[in-house]
Amino acid sequence: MVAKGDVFGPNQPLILHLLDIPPMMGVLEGVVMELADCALPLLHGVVPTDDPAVAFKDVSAAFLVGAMPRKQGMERKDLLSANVKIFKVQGEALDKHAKKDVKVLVVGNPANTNALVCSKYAPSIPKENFTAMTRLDQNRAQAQIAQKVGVPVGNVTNVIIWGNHSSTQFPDASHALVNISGKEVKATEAVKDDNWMRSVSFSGAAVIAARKMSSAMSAAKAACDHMRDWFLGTVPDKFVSMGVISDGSYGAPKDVVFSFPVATKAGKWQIVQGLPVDDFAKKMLAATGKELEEEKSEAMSVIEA
Ligand SMILES: NC(=O)C1=CN([C@@H]2O[C@H](COP(=O)(O)OP(=O)(O)OC[C@H]3O[C@@H](n4cnc5c(N)ncnc54)[C@H](O)[C@@H]3O)[C@@H](O)[C@H]2O)C=CC1
Ligand SMILES: O=C([O-])CC(=O)C(=O)O
Repeated sequence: MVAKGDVFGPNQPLILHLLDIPPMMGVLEGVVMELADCALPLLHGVVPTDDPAVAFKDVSAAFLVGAMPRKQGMERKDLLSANVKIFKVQGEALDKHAKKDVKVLVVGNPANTNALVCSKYAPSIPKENFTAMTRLDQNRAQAQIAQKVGVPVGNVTNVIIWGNHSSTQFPDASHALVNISGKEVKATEAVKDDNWMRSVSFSGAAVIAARKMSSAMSAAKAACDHMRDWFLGTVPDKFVSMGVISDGSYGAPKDVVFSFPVATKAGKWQIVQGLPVDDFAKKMLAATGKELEEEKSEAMSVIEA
């Protein structure tokens, strides 16, 4: 998707740096062969490597997907002790070798806390440049609302995912809009079922139960959506959800990577301010914020142990 122009546009040539661990180098060679066989005009080079220093050398964008996935019955935070050290190493390598304006998307779970750790170990790169992926949750929510209302998924916008990419996240459709026959209406009016709106679960666990593996295709698409919007900008008056460093907006704890509604322009994101938040939403935001603070202190104790 990246190499065929879905992220940086149809006129932007690129070089892909592909990082994996030493036992996977043979498999990675196969990926390199397939990329060549795809005959992608925008792909001007591929650098397969097991060395983070080579992988992150002068990169402008980093998709951090290399991490252990959870199995059925696990919570994403169960991956913390296995994965958090990867993001320390990758943060240090980004700090030393990447461009100072590199934009980083963390996909590996627990994504929010891994993004925070990565940023902590890359002090020469602005904290705003480290983000975590909640776009898959947003896309899942939009798809389910579109199906319920009976419109194409592109007609549903402004769904918000607040907080952690975990079971405490708060998927909030109260500001969502649905375009029905050219007229934009509130999703709550289009669905006309408040209980359904509040009870829909946008979790990856159902996919893991069916596939015995994490979401892959939809996660890749969401990563591309996230980076495209960050690099190329969001549509005016519309917002998307991204895990970003919290400034305390909407009462969220500061200095955790918290998913907010953001609008992007000229390569910068801004938290959309002033949206009304009711008591139910406040309670949900507090719960997911608390979990992120707990994950942060657990991550630091794993790293410092
Ligand atoms: N934020 C989100 O919405 C989503 C997050 N995920 C997460 O993404 C991560 C990857 O999931 P899958 O691709 O399904 O797993 P996978 O097991 O299929 O692939 C992981 C790859 O990362 C590599 N890897 C492991 N340690 C590494 C290291 N230190 N450096 C570089 N590469 C390394 C592995 O060798 C493997 O090739 C998991 O943590 C999963 O939970 C997956 C889907 C959605
Ligand atoms: O559920 C998982 O472990 C993988 C993931 O993050 C998702 O699909 O949202």
